[in-house]
Amino acid sequence: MNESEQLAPAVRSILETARERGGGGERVSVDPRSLTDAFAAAEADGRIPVVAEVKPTSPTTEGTRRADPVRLAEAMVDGGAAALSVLTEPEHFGGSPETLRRVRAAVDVPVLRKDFLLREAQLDTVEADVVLLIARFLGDDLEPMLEAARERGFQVLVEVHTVEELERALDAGADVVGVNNRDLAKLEVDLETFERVAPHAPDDVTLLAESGVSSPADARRMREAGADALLVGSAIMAGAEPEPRSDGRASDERSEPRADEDDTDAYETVRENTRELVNA
Ligand SMILES: O=C(O)c1ccccc1NCC(=O)[C@H](O)[C@H](O)COP(=O)(O)O
Repeated sequence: MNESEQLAPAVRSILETARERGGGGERVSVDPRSLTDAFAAAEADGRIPVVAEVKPTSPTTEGTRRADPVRLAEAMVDGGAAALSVLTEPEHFGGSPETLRRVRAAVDVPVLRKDFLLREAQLDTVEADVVLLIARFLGDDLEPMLEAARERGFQVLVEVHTVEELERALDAGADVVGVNNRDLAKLEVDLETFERVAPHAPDDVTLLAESGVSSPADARRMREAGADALLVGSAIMAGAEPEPRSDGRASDERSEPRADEDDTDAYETVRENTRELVNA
């Protein structure tokens, strides 16, 4: 990454904590559930392939959602999600490797580990079917990280935001690419990003539109622009209402996620949100 480029303060903070975070212990070896097979199965079933994201909070979310991640994940799969994305970043997104472990044990669809991985050792924290590598943050380390991930059995989603990053991702050997509509420099979301970048991707690349898909019309728009699949967090989580927080960050002292009866409506809403997008 070009260190001189302007990143939003929240993203600089994400990167600082990611640099400090250690790796796992033993080298991970995964027998992954196929992401492309899951997308093909959704298509065959008349559903838009959607990767639904369990996203407790984020720098652009007010408060932290305390609903049980496993019940959220089950509701998303019930609603037709082809795959899931689970945040494992703790400080800014309220995620954890343990959450991913629990979710992956509870569902049979592929699960993406959503984090800001910067070093090979960080791949060994937890098993997942897919890991995210962000071209912008990895620079020349993208290709070795991609190889290291594949050696462990992971499928790799390489995230890009520009045509230049797409070209770097392809040169590094990426075959599943996500175009992030969220500009990590400003945190602004613009669906035109996908429309601008997608035409430069070869047909044999599996292309995801990430971030900012907030309605069935957005879903159709991204599909018309060439998205093989959509990665959606906020719009699906919309019913799992966050509890307000005062400091703009996920609380370090928050209680365990709740799985009580009062949240039943939240899970039903999450199921319906997912259903609405997969049937857009
Ligand atoms: O979502 C954020 O606020 C955010 C801020 C800074 C860096 C990354 C961020 N999001 C990570 C993601 O990749 C999204 O959670 C994912 O693409 C889903 O986006 P959305 O559907 O807009 O919630």
